[in-house]
Amino acid sequence: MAYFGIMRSGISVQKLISRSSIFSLLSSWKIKNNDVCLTTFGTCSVFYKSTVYKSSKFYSARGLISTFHPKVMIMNCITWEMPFTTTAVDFRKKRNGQETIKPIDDVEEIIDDRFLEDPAFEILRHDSNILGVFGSESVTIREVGVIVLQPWVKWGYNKRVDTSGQLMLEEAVALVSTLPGIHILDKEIVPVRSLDRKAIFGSGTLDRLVSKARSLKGVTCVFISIDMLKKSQMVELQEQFGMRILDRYSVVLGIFRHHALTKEAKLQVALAELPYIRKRISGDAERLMVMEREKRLKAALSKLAGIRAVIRRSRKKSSLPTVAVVGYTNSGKTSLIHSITGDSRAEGRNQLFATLDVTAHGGRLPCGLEVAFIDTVGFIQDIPTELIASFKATLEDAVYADVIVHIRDASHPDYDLQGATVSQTLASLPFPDNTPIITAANKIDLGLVKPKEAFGDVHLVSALTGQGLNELLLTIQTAVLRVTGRRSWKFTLPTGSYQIQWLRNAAGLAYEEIDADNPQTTHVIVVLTDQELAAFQRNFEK
Ligand SMILES: Nc1nc2c(ncn2[C@@H]2O[C@H](COP(=O)(O)OP(=O)(O)OP(=O)(O)O)[C@@H](O)[C@H]2O)c(=O)[nH]1
Ligand SMILES: [Mg+2]
Repeated sequence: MAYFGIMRSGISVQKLISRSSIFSLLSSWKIKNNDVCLTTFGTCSVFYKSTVYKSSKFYSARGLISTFHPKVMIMNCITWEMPFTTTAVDFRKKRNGQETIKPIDDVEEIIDDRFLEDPAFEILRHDSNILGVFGSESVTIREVGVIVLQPWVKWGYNKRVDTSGQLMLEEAVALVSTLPGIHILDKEIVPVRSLDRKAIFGSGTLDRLVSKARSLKGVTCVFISIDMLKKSQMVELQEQFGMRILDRYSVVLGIFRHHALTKEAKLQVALAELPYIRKRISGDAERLMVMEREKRLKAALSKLAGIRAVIRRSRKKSSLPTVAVVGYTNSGKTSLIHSITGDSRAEGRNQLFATLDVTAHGGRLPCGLEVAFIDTVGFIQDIPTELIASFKATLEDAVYADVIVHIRDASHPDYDLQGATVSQTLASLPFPDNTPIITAANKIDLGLVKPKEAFGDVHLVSALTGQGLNELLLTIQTAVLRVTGRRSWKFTLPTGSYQIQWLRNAAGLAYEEIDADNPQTTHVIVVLTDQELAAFQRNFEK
């Protein structure tokens, strides 16, 4: 199967005027049966927007390609109302006669993921204390009564000075609360000497905790909020408490599993749990099972990564600028995108790791330029790097963005630590050095955690009230224009002319006003790449 080229939307409207010109373009692609074609537009709606031409003159790329090449698969790859994994339509049926078109809901259909629900593997997962199961009805986690214990090193090298036991405990509680069916029956900060010893808790403390867990009605498991317990620690604690022991890794995995919607997210979560399971098994047969699963998962993910790369290239080719929004979990990334774009798919939720799928949302900068805002998975402290590593494939969309916006929670007592966690994670990703990173401190309507001056040159915004968003957008705009080599141009053109229409279609108008003294002319300001400017001049300047 081969992938074929991208047709540009908007400014190519002119080129699409004739059916024969598209046909010759398609012929030059030498498309074969079952090839995949990517288009930037899939429906006629793009063309109907044009008021200059009547809709009957225009044909959708999908319609045309399918007419001439009935057996190719066509994907709408970058229509910005959709996530990157978007609709595909399979035109496998015969061309003549009463052929029917079989829609495939998603390009992910290409991936066969039935192996994910392997009952034998389910046992390994259960034995490793990973919460939740994928599957039709089995996503819900059984009702669980839990005690949250936040170990806190009292002194010495391992004592943390960047946060407090109380804040850590609150985050731990927020983490488990995100899981459905979990009831927190007790919580406590437990002073410890070190996290590395086989016995994390001293014997007196352990006896007290065990008798508390046993005496409280309904407690079925204990969440020890450290990144990952060693196997020996886990076995020891499980024996003492006589119940399931969870750590941050297993809880975050449970949340990921619960929130994973797309096949890609599910595959990534399945990959993320393997290092955890591997550290908890001992038999050769089990190791082999994990190895085989890892191979299949990686193969499936790399297939999807290939599609993503094509989509990304197409976005670059279509010169639609991208702005990736990254940040600590629950900082307001999704809400901010919702405020800026009005896209109702980007609805914030008061949950950690609410967003697991990288999605694109179309919005406009003040200059009228359309950009795709990319929502990403949040970061969190104290989870093993293996867990984040499995999401790097999705984060690649952020890596290739033109501009990064780092959203922080200005009202959170751990503001500095959260920022540092995100910066560290970003540093581990292969960003090009020159990608601008713009920082915005969100939720200022809830009050600032430190004096305003202490925030430095960070934008202070509120996704909820809209405060500061205009200034933030202007900064984003400056960065986008610089990085993508666009400039603002002012034209004075005949009112209602095709030139104005052309510019509107090509890039959107930042400003348009009919001259008060001479209503025959209109002043417009528009942002163009050099290529767009050249195309405009070719078309209209004699
Ligand atoms: N008061 C206030 N609440 C906000 C603001 N922005 C977001 N929130 C709330 O913060 C919570 C988290 O918002 P999200 O937009 O889901 O955060 P996120 O960064 O996308 O979170 P994850 O996807 O889980 O990483 C939601 O309850 C939002 O309503 C804001 O400016 N002010
Ligand atoms: Mg989100």
